[in-house]
Amino acid sequence: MAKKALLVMAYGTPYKESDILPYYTHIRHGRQPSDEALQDLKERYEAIGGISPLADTTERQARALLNKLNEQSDDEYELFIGLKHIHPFIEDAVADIHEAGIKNIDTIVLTPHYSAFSVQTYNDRAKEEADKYGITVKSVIDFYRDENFIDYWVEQVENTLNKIDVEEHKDTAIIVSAHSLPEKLITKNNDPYPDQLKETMELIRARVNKGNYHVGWQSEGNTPDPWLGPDVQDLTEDLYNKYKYKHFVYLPLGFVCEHLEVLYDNDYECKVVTDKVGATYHRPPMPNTDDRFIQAMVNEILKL
Ligand SMILES: CC1=C(CCC(=O)O)c2cc3nc(cc4[nH]c(cc5[nH]c(cc1n2)c(C)c5CCC(=O)O)c(CCC(=O)O)c4C)C(CCC(=O)O)=C3C
Ligand SMILES: [Fe+2]
Repeated sequence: MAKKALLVMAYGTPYKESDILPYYTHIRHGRQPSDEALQDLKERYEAIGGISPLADTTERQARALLNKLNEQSDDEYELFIGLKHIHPFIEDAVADIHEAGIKNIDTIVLTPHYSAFSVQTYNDRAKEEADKYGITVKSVIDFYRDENFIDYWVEQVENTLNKIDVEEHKDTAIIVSAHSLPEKLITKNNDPYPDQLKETMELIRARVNKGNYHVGWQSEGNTPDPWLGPDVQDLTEDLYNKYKYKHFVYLPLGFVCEHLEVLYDNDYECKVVTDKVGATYHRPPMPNTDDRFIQAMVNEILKL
């Protein structure tokens, strides 16, 4: 039985209001945001209750993952959390692993789809730091295909459709989405990210072929270059104009818990549009610490 480190990596979120500026600056590669952009972000956090539930949820997801993994693995894992944009940073976690005298790390990023921009940058940061200490790193690349993960979302679609009159299923849009990325990042790397989202949608649709599925992208940044679209808000409006859907069901499949993008960009911004056109807004609960979601990640770690 070998001792291993489980390094759970996630985006990170401000712990308190005064963290917002350094956090946002870190996201912008060290360039401070304008006062206006900072104010805008502060107001979005304000609108979801001051700070995001993300820090707490990441911690709970990581603990649930550790426990399930230790039940099912022959190795004994110790948990470390490493964040992309706030402490404990990925590098801090790897340094702690070194301090603990552990020589092997298995890593996973709390997002189901791979992209060079997201998952690969996390993995590279972990590897680069681990190399300094001669620590071996193995990384999960993605986990959206796992049947447990699909099971979770199939159940959410079924539960949501059960609340909608059967007659109106034909008037229901099911919008699957993930975080948008600049188009050039995707084409340059021939990145599988958009296809992985579509594949996730097809895996769900193969199990619940009701309603009308559409792919959207959300939460794009305000930079001049084009981002993957259609944006979920515009898509909602266009779909309403075309099909007069009565119900809109949002499945932000690229995310794993309720945080700013889901609570604000879906629950507030998309709802502004559904309210405007007089359609009903639905957004089932995110995976959080659901057993099937955690099992999907365990399965990928056990395959490393
Ligand atoms: C792919 C992706 C994921 C999913 C994968 C993963 O999880 O890694 C993700 C998750 C998240 N993004 C988050 C927050 C933010 N992301 C921003 C900005 C950006 N995100 C980007 C991409 C992604 N982001 C990009 C290309 C930018 C533009 C700047 C740049 O090129 O880097 C900004 C700046 C302001 C704004 O644009 O809103 C904020 C505040 C939070 C925390 C929410 C909370 O606190 O509850 C989470 C989970
Ligand atoms: Fe982001």
